[in-house]
Amino acid sequence: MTNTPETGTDQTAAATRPKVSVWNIANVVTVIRLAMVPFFAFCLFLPGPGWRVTALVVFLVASLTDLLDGELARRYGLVTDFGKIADPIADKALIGAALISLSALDELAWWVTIVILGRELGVTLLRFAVIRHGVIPASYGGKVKTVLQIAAIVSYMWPGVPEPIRWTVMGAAVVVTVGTGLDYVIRAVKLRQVAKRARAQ
Ligand SMILES: O=P(O)(O)OC[C@H](O)CO
Repeated sequence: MTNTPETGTDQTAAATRPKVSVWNIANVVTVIRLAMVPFFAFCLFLPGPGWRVTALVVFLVASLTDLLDGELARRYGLVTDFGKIADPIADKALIGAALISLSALDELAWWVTIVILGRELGVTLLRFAVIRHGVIPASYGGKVKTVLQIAAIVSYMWPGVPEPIRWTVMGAAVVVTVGTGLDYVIRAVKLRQVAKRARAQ
């Protein structure tokens, strides 16, 4: 989860806080999650149930670090702009690697992967496009979306989960992914308007 409760509009408050090192424990956990992504994908492509279980465990551990970095940042005041940007990117890399691998292995329809990754890429580009006006942190809906995506991916990786359950959870993940993507577009437009108004004053 993102390691900030801030909105893009409270930058003034952020500016008055003491400087936090980029290499704090919360950001290190985020970077470790990113480093786990290639290992996870590698395990997923190796044959045999043992490697599948290893991939599942790596995925679950990486997903748990998603909760951990946000909690550490909030609890110990380690919120940084790097964390606000790197945390969603690390999440997207993990989810993206899982979806692409499952589709390449013919276990998940490609259209699901394309729709979800299209939204994730779009939101990342949107964040960079408006970054001069402020950072758009992960919303509550964005966090729910990530949990749904993780649950859906686990249901596809966990042996023996009935197909209707997989489809239902993945369907919910797709709907919330697209819905929250649209919500970020609205947030970006508002952020731009607020910044423009502030400049005009
Ligand atoms: O929906 P996003 O892009 O804000 O991403 C949400 C994060 O992955 C939550 O950890």
